[in-house]
Amino acid sequence: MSELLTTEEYKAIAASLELPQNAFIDGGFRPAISGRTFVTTNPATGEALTEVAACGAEDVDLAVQKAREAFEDGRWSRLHPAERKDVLIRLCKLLTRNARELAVMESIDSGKTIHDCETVDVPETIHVLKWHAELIDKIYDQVAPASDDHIAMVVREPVGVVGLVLPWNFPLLMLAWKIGPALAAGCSVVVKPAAETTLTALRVAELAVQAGLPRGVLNVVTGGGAEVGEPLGRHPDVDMVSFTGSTVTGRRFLHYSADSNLKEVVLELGGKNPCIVLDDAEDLDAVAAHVVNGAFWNMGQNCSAASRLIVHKDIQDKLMDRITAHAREWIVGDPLDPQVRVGALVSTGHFRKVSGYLKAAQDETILLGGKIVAEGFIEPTIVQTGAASTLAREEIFGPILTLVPVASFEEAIAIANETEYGLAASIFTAIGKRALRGARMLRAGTVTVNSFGEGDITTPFGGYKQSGFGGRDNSIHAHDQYTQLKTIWLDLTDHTATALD
Ligand SMILES: NC(=O)C1=CN([C@@H]2O[C@H](COP(=O)(O)OP(=O)(O)OC[C@H]3O[C@@H](n4cnc5c(N)ncnc54)[C@H](O)[C@@H]3O)[C@@H](O)[C@H]2O)C=CC1
Ligand code: BAL
Repeated sequence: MSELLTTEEYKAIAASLELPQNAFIDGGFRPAISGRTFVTTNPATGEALTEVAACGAEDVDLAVQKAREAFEDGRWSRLHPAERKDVLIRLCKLLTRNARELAVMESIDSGKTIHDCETVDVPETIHVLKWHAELIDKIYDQVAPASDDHIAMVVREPVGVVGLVLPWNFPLLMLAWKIGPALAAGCSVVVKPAAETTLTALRVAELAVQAGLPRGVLNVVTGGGAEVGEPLGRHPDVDMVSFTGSTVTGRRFLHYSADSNLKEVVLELGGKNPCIVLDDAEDLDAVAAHVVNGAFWNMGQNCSAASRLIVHKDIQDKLMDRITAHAREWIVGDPLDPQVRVGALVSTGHFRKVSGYLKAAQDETILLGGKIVAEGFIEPTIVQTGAASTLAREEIFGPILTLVPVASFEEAIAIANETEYGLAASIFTAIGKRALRGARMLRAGTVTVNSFGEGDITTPFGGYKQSGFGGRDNSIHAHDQYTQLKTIWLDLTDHTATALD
């Protein structure tokens, strides 16, 4: 990625962007069959960006039909894996060529900072797609033990037509997490982006066809959850759905599946992720940097955000001093200003929801921030509260971190696990035995020690308890979501052998 530009330069790019408006079905843009549209706005300014096709069940039917045709005639599903790899690598090159345009489009559509879009979202998107593309011609099938005249093959086949239902917090990156392994495996996909953030998925679909992806393999159907997400979840010809979003909506997909064709469902859901800092933690300044990044990156709109700080009472004050110093660097403001680290919340509705939690925080002890900066913008906030309070239990999905002091390692772990969620957790300690014991005891899909993070493309990502179901994103395990195992048993007994003997 080249140097970041100035705010004025980013604004000029934003003004010159050609924003996609229509759904992308069977290799081209199409308006909704009903002709209906909805307005998509820039959450940082409240200004309308463009009108986007408000699709419905009839558009989902069409997209699934085209995806099915593509899957069955093998134009993608039966290509040699190396040929699929070549197309996906060409897509990565096109994305790289259009990286700046995509970063600006992502920022104005979502309120995310241009800093993050340029340095994380777009480069990570390309990295993820490339990783899955590179993987696909390096996976071998298996041969099971059998007698000399039999071959028992265990092969992986693409699962078929898959629905990919996306959240708004990482529109490009979540698209890549799902289309990367799905397309590499040979599936045809129908993507349903969040209505708040539709633009970059449409642009990626357009670039994918330019890269040589056959028509019908990647479709993007735009619109609301009830209008597009539900028909996709209930569709009898969709073989599998991979969903990232809230636990409430994820639960619905299990009903959709049970009520329709028992399609496979993979859910990556919410989190209320503990970040434990023990009294033996070393380098509190580095710990503070991790805490601030974990809690406030992407305005806290991150399923794996460090949203519950559980800190030993003996070091609470020292840690808070350092956190306060680091938080000063997290400037709140115009997302197109490259110095800004805290942009706008994704929508007015979400801003109101987070503001409600901020109001509740006023009844507790606010240790940092606590204010609304402007409509859509909330300053990084830390509130000391009891472990059982609403603020410490519910997923806020905003820049509000709760702090709960504890007196021991055991108490920290117990409080950390007192949640219906189990997505991510972190623990800061200099004592190796505590680190390993803590990592084992924490009921979460990813535990980081002495850092905040969610691993990388090489490690599986998904949740324990009500944070996940059915599979993992990222790593070679993501490939499992989009493939199914087939046993091919060959009886090659030579029945003429007796005659020859
Ligand atoms: N785990 C995560 O990464 C995310 C968690 N969330 C959490 O969810 C809360 C609510 O945000 P939402 O945007 O409402 O999340 P959501 O889970 O409702 O939305 C995610 C996706 O599901 C679709 N959807 C919504 N209702 C649907 C339905 N009835 N049937 C089928 N699809 C449907 C949406 O259009 C979107 O594409 C947030 O405040 C946050 O706490 C939101 C986004 C991402
Ligand atoms: N942090 C990646 C997954 C998510 O927030 O939805």
